[in-house]
Amino acid sequence: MKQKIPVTVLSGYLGAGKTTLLNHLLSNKQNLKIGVLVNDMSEINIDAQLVEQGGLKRTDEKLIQLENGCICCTLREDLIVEIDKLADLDIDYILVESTGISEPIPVAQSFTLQEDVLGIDLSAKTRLDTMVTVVDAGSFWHDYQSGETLLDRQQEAVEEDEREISDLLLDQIEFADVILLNKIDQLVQEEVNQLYSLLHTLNPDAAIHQTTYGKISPDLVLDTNTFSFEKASQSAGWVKELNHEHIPETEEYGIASFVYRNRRPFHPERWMNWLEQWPKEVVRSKGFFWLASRPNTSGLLSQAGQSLTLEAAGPWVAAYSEEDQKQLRAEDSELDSRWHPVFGDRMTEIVFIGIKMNEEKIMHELDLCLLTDEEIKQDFTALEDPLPAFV
Ligand SMILES: Nc1nc2c(ncn2[C@@H]2O[C@H](COP(=O)(O)OP(=O)(O)OP(=O)(O)O)[C@@H](O)[C@H]2O)c(=O)[nH]1
Repeated sequence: MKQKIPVTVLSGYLGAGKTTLLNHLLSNKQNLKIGVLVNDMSEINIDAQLVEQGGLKRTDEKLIQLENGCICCTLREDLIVEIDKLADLDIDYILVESTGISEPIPVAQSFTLQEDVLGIDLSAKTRLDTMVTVVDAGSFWHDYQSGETLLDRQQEAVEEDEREISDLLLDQIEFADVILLNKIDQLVQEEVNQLYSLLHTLNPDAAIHQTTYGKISPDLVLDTNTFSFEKASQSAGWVKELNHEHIPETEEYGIASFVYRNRRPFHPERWMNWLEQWPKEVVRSKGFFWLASRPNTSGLLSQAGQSLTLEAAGPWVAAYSEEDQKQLRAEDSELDSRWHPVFGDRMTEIVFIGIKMNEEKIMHELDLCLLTDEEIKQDFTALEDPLPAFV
C-alpha cells in the first residue's frame, strides 16, 4: 500500500508572504516531488515551472486551484476533493497554501476527520504533517490593533463576514506548529525580538523562525512530524496558563501573562463598565466567568486586540439536579476537587497576556467588580444586567 502523503499547510494573513515561501520551498525541495494546492482568491504567482521540475507530469493536476475562493466553509469540500486527486499522483509531498482569511481548524479537520466526506477519507491517503503560519512582522501590529473586520477591508469570504482581523490572526498563530516571523527586514531587531517573545507567549509550543522572503531551510517546515490535532488545540498560551502551566515571562520586553481566579460572581454593571475600559496593554485574553445575574450559564470571554466577545460556554454543573451533580462529580475528580460547598463549580478564571501590564492594578480592578459581602447575601440573580445576551 502506498504510504500516506505528508501535507504542510501554509496559513497567514493576506500578503504575509505565503506564496513567496511556497516558491522558496519549491526551489529548494531537492528530490522531493511536491504537489501544490493553492486557491484562487488572490492572485497566483507561483512559479509553475518549479512544480514541473519536481517531476510532476501535468501541471494542471499539480497546481490545482480551488474553484471556490473560500476555504473556511464551502471550500473545505473542495479541499478534500482536490487533495484526494493530488494524493493519487506520483508525489511525495503536498503543500497547501490556504487563503489569507482562512481559519486553520476547518482546514486541519479536512485531513483528520476519519470518515467518508463526499465518499473520500483523506486521512487514509494523507497525513497532516505541519501547520505553518506566516506572520507579517511589518504589519502585524497595524492589523492586530486595527479593530477592523474583514468586511471593513472588503476581504470577506462570504457576505457580511464580520470576523475581526485580530481574531483571525490569533487563530492562525495559536493553532500553528511552526510560525515564520517573516519580513523582519521591515523592523529593527529590538522590535523583532519583542514580537518574537509575544508569539512565543501566545503559542509556547510552536517553533518560531525569523525570515525574510520566506527563506528557510525546507526541513523546518516539511516532514517535521509535528502536527497533532490534540496538541494544536492545546498549544495556545491561554490554555496552558489555565492548566497551571505558567509561561515564563520575557521581562526584557515586558511580555507577561497571569490568571485572574475568583469564586465570587461579577456584578453585571461593574463588570460591564470594566470591560468598556479594557486595558490597552492586554494583547490577548481568554477565560470563563461567572456573572451574578446568569447563575445557570458560564460565560466565555475572548479578546484579541480590539475585538472582544462574550459568549455562553455551557451550563454550570451546579445548575443541574442534585443527582446529576453527584454523578458528574463522581466521574470527574478534577471537577470534584474544585467543588465549592455553596457555589459548586461556578467561578471565574481568565488569562491575560500582554505587554507591560500592571497586573496588580488589573487584579484589584477585577476584585472591585465582584459582589461585595453584602451583595452576596441578597438575591444577586435578580441584579440589573446591562450586558448583551450570550451568543
Ligand atoms: N520586505 C519584504 N517583503 C516581502 C517579504 N516576503 C514577502 N514579501 C513581499 O510581500 C508581498 C506579498 O507576498 P506574497 O508571498 O504574495 O504574500 P501572500 O501571503 O502569498 O499573499 P496573498 O496570497 O495575497 O495572501 C510580495 O510583494 C512579496 O515580495 C519579506 O521578507 N520582506
